[in-house]
Amino acid sequence: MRYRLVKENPKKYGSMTEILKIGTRASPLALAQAYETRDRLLAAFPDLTIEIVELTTTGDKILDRPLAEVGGKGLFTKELDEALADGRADISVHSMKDLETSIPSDQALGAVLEREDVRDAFISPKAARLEDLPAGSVVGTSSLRRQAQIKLKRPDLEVVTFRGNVQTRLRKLAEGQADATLLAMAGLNRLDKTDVVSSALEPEFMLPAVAQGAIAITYRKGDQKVAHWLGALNHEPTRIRVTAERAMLATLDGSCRTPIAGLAEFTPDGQMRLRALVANPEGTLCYQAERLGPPDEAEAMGIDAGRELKALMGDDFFG
Ligand SMILES: NCc1[nH]cc(CCC(=O)O)c1CC(=O)O
Repeated sequence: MRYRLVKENPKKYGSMTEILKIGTRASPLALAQAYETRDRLLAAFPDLTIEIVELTTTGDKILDRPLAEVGGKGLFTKELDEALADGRADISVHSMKDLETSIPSDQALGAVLEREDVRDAFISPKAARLEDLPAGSVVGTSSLRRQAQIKLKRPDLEVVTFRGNVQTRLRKLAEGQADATLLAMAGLNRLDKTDVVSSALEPEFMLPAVAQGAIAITYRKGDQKVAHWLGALNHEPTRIRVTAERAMLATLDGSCRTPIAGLAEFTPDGQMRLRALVANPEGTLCYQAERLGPPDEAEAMGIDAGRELKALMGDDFFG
């Protein structure tokens, strides 16, 4: 009976409005990423009706302490996870570098969007490049990965904690709370804020965070319709790269007090090159690993590099 009804009235069935609710943090960068997701969905499925559901997370509320002290990455995802679970949202849009390596068991990764610029930006009214900052200059950052790599290159600089979203950090810099700061190029590009950038730091100089510049979209496991929509948005080369990086991170199993960096890239001949780094926050110890291999072994390469770094670190690395 049901099939016959559809056959007799196919127009009615086909024009049924489908609604997709995008769950996102309410920060300007998260919203920009949610709008990008909406625009890509509408380009692929023009009949879709899309709603954006803004949520405030614990991480957005606590702005006075380094996140590593408060409890790390889950702080930015808990409220989004709950909205997905109870149906207030159908998908969650995240900066992939803020996502824990294991996603909640009731969720699946539906798409990884094409990666933005992976580099960190050096921002300073005092110097064009990090190398040019006078000795004793103060760099504001709350990222242990950036702090460690700054100290490695420039032990003569002072690093102070700088928290808050991109706009807050830029304001603190303008107020003179530091002589320079580092921010992801990806976020500045998405906020159309590249005018503040003094120079971009090449990965050889400052290895980016795992999955920096990539957007991850998760959905309720088993939601076939949503899986189909998200499948059209996935950028497979980006997904493969972050698979290698995140496998490295998961294997290394660092706490949020461990400065870790990782970047996988395709070489011109279609191979994949993974670079990974672990350091201590003081920037007095640093180990690096590199792997070159076929992209279909991305995960194995990441695990392998992670194991090597873990062995190099030893048990008392942070003791
Ligand atoms: N930890 C905050 C965060 N999460 C994602 C980005 C930027 C966008 C990205 O790297 O994908 C930022 C800001 C920054 O590090 O400057």
